[in-house]
Amino acid sequence: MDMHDETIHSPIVLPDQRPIRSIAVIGAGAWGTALAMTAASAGRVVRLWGRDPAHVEAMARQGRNSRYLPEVDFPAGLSVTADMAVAVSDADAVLLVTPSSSIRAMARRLDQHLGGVPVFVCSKGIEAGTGMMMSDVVGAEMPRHTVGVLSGPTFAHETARGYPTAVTIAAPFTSAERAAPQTSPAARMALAMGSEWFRPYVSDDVIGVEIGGAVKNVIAIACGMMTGAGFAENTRAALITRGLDEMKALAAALGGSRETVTGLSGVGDLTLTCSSSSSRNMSLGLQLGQGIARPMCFGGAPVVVEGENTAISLTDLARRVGVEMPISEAVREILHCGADLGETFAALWSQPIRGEPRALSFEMAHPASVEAIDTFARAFA
Ligand SMILES: NC(=O)c1ccc[n+]([C@@H]2O[C@H](COP(=O)([O-])OP(=O)(O)OC[C@H]3O[C@@H](n4cnc5c(N)ncnc54)[C@H](O)[C@@H]3O)[C@@H](O)[C@H]2O)c1
Ligand SMILES: O=P(O)(O)OC[C@H](O)CO
Repeated sequence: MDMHDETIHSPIVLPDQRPIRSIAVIGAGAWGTALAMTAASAGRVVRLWGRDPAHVEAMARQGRNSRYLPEVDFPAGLSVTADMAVAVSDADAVLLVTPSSSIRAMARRLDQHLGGVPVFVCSKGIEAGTGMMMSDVVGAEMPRHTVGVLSGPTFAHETARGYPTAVTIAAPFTSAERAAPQTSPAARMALAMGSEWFRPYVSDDVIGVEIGGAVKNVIAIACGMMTGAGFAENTRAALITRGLDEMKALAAALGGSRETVTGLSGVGDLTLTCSSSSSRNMSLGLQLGQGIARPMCFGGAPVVVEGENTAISLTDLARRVGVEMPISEAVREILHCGADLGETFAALWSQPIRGEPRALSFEMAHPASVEAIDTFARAFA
C-alpha cells in the first residue's frame, strides 16, 4: 500500500447522525404550514418562514394561518418569522415548500444563511427551461448540503387536521448509510416528523419519488378535463393507469426505480390527486373540461397549479430522453398550444394499438384513427 496515498491521510468524515430537533420550514402556504404543524406536533422546535411580513404578523397574532388553513390552530412549538436568517438559525434540517417555480431563487437565498444541514424539497414539479428535478436545482444552488425530498398523497388541509397521512422521505444514502439506513438523513427526518397520525417511509430513490410527484399533477389535469367534459369512471381509471405507465417509463429512463413509482409518491399520489376536486390540478382540468376559459378558472384567483407548467417541462424532458408520454403530451397541447379538448382526447383514444407493457413492443393503426381509415381505403380501392 502506498503510504503517501492521500486517502489514507485525509480525515474520516463521519455522517452527521445527530437527531433532528429543530426544523425550519420555508414557505407559509398551505403545505408549508401543514408540515410545520406536523413537525411541531411531533415535538420539534419549528420556525415557519413566510415572505410576506404582514401575513407573518397576522399568523403570529392569530396563532393560525387564516389565509391558507383558516380552521386549524398552530400547536405549541411553532413560531413564524419573515426573517430567513432567524428561521434557519439553529435548524438541524430544512423543509423547502414554495412553488417549484421559486425553488432555485429560494435555495440560492437559503444557502447564504445555512450551514451544512439536510434540505428536503416538498414541492412537486420540474424546472422550466432546464428540465431539472427540484432536488437537482437545490443541489446546484446548495452544494454543501444533502438534498432530499418529502412527497406523497397529502392534501394540506387533511394533514393539518391530523387525519392519518403517509409520505415518503428520500435522500441519497452513502455506502455506510446503505448498511445502516437508520443513520441516513432521510431516516433521521422520518424520526423527527413521525407521529401517531403522520407516518413517513424512507427511501434513497430521490428521482423515483420526484417523478411521481411531478407527473401525477399533469395526469390529474387530464382526469379533470375528461370528467369536466362529461366522461365517467372508466375513462378516469384508464387515464390513471396509463398515466402510471408514463410515470414508470420516465422514472426508469432517468435512473429511478419502477417500484418507487408504485409507492406513496407515485400510485398513492396519483390516486389521491386524480380522485378529488380538492386537488387544484384536478379542479383546473374539471373547469377547463366544462368549457370555462383559463383566466376565469378558480374565479380568476391566482392558484398554484403545478401541473400547468410541468406539462411543458415534463414533456420536454421526456422527448429529450426518448420516452413517449401521450397523455402528458395531450395535456400540453390543450393547455399551451390551443388544441381543442375533444379532438385531442379523441386522437389520444385512437392512437396506435400497442402492447400493454411497453416491453411488448409493437404497434398497429387503431381502427378509428385517420391513418387506419386511409390504409383500409387504399387496401380496398
Ligand atoms: N397544498 C397541498 O396540499 C400540497 C401537498 C403536497 C405538496 N404540495 C406542493 O407544495 C408546493 C407549495 O404548494 P402550496 O399548496 O403550499 O401552495 P400555496 O399556494 O398554498 O402557497 C404557496 C406559498 O409560497 C409562497 N410563494 C409563492 N411564490 C413565491 C416566490 N416566488 N418566492 C417565495 N415564496 C413564494 C406564497 O406566498 C405562499 O406562501 C407546491 O409545489 C405543491 O405542489 C402541496
Ligand atoms: O392540490 P394539488 O393538485 O396541488 O395536490 C396537492 C398534493 O400534491 C396532493 O398530494
